Amino acid sequence: MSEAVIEVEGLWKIYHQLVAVEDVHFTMYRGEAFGFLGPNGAGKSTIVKMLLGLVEPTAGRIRVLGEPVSHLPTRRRIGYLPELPHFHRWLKAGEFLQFHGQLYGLRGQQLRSRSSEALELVGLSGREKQKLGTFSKGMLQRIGLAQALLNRPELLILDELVSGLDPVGVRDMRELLLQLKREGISIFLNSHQLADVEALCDRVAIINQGQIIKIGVPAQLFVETIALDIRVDTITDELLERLRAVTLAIQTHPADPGALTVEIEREEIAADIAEIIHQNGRRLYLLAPQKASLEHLFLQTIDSARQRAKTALSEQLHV
Ligand SMILES: Nc1ncnc2c1ncn2[C@@H]1O[C@H](COP(=O)(O)OP(=O)(O)OP(=O)(O)O)[C@@H](O)[C@H]1O
Repeated sequence: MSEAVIEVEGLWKIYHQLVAVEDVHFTMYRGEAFGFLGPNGAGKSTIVKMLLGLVEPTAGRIRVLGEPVSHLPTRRRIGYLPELPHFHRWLKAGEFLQFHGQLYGLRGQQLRSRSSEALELVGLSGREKQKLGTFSKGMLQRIGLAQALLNRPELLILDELVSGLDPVGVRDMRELLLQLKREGISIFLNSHQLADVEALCDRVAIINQGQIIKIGVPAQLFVETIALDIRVDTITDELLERLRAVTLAIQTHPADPGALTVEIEREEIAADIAEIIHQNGRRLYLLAPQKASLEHLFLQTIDSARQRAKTALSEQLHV
């Protein structure tokens, strides 16, 4: 298996009473374009900020490029384009890159050549002397990306890259990212647009209400699967771990602590699930198939009362 560039285990973020990120696990490999797909408020930006060391996790373990996020030399190998970057509109494009290059520790000739290289990559060569205040949205996205490429990153982290672009701008930006991927850069992309992740990503994690509800290749994300409602006496970490091995997706229901919804590929796996629950010493009260596909499950979860459920869970945790 190829080298992991991001490893996340048991990651939680609780803001006061609000559970923004709940027990997230995933691994992204070198050379991959990996997407987080979820609605507004799902917890995507919070996870990105934890990957970058900008937000402290409440619990969990993160390694980026093999190191903890506190490791500064490793942070220099990452490029980051935030969701709503605030550009210095009075700066010329060249000055903007000089400023950010200096923050990366670049100086002199090296900084000048990296700036030209980044401008060329994003198709803005010759615009060095133009003020950012006169840039279109598409050009601002590009200069933001140039800033993220100044340090020739191994890992590029993009939070909602294509917001505010017209269809041509979206297509150009996707093509640019595919080119960067071909050049060997690993790309982590947050998005609430299915089309973005489908066009760019090798694998996608669907996230809702702070939980990853499925990870897979985009083409298989919404194929018809079997959803099962399960009820047991107590859900333990060990039980969840064992169920992860046989299911495509697991969702807990914070407002209903004994309940789980899982996605399975084939009917026979329901029998395996019952066996795992018994082997774990848990009592099984309900194991019932839903008619819904994963997409339906996803939309259902989006519609559910997110804040109420999260508040209930955080009260149980006494955090
Ligand atoms: N600093 C903070 N303090 C309190 N709550 C926060 C803070 N940052 C984020 N949240 C909350 O955490 C939840 C997840 O927010 P987050 O920004 O991570 O979602 P997102 O998936 O990135 O959404 P979007 O697509 O709208 O950017 C939201 O309910 C948000 O209000």
